Amino acid sequence: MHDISLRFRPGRFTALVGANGSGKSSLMRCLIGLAAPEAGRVLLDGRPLASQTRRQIARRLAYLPQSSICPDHLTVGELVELAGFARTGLFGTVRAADREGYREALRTVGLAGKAARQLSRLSGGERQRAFIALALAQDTPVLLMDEPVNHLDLKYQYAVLDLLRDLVTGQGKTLVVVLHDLNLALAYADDAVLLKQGRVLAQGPARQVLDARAVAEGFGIAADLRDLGGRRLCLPKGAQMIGMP
Ligand SMILES: Nc1ncnc2c1ncn2[C@@H]1O[C@H](COP(=O)(O)OP(=O)(O)OP(=O)(O)O)[C@@H](O)[C@H]1O
Repeated sequence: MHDISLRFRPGRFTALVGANGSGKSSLMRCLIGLAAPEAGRVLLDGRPLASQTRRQIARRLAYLPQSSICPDHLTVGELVELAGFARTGLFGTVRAADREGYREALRTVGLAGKAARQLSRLSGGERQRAFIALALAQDTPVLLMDEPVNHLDLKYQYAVLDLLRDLVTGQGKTLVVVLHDLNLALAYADDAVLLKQGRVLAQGPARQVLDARAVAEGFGIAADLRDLGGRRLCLPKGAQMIGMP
């Protein structure tokens, strides 16, 4: 990653977009402190991330990785209860309000009826929704999500993004989401950051960043950008790939 200077603000939904291997997940990992930048620094609430403990970070920031691993025998309910770990520690007492928060997170992702189900017995999309519930249940002011709608059917893609949009607009959360679908980025994000080969190609309001030139430069594909019913749509011209290696 090179020459990256970004600020993510409360009450803004930022889409991180770019081709495979452009550095989206690497940037996410720097933002959460799982990888250290070779130069420069990451600030959380104005303080260097590197000077904060894992627990301090976890109280402020929830992270949904691109792929999540955990013991298969864990149930959905047990997974979501891990959300309290940053506050209670390993043997802390779970408050009634926390339990209600966990149930609410499960209801939100449509898994309230599957709290007792082992993760190994979920479909790919259900499993993804369980991990989304874990991130939501942490109730942090900052949410970083790497491809949250991956594996989700159409209804849940929109349900999850509607919910994230509400959390940003209604509660002023800071949201950074990796999205591959530019139409979802255009529909939901305030801002977009377009990465290419570890650098920021463009950043700013999503509709300004995601124009035909950016799509061509960022993804090597020609696309039409059209306005329809108040929405901006990106229509790739599949047969006219440009600049493909
Ligand atoms: N642990 C690692 N060690 C070395 N190189 C890595 C590591 N993880 C990723 N990379 C490399 O860094 C570059 C960016 O990878 P990254 O996973 O951040 O891309 P991405 O934009 O998230 O891609 P995708 O859309 O495929 O998920 C790639 O060239 C990748 O091969």
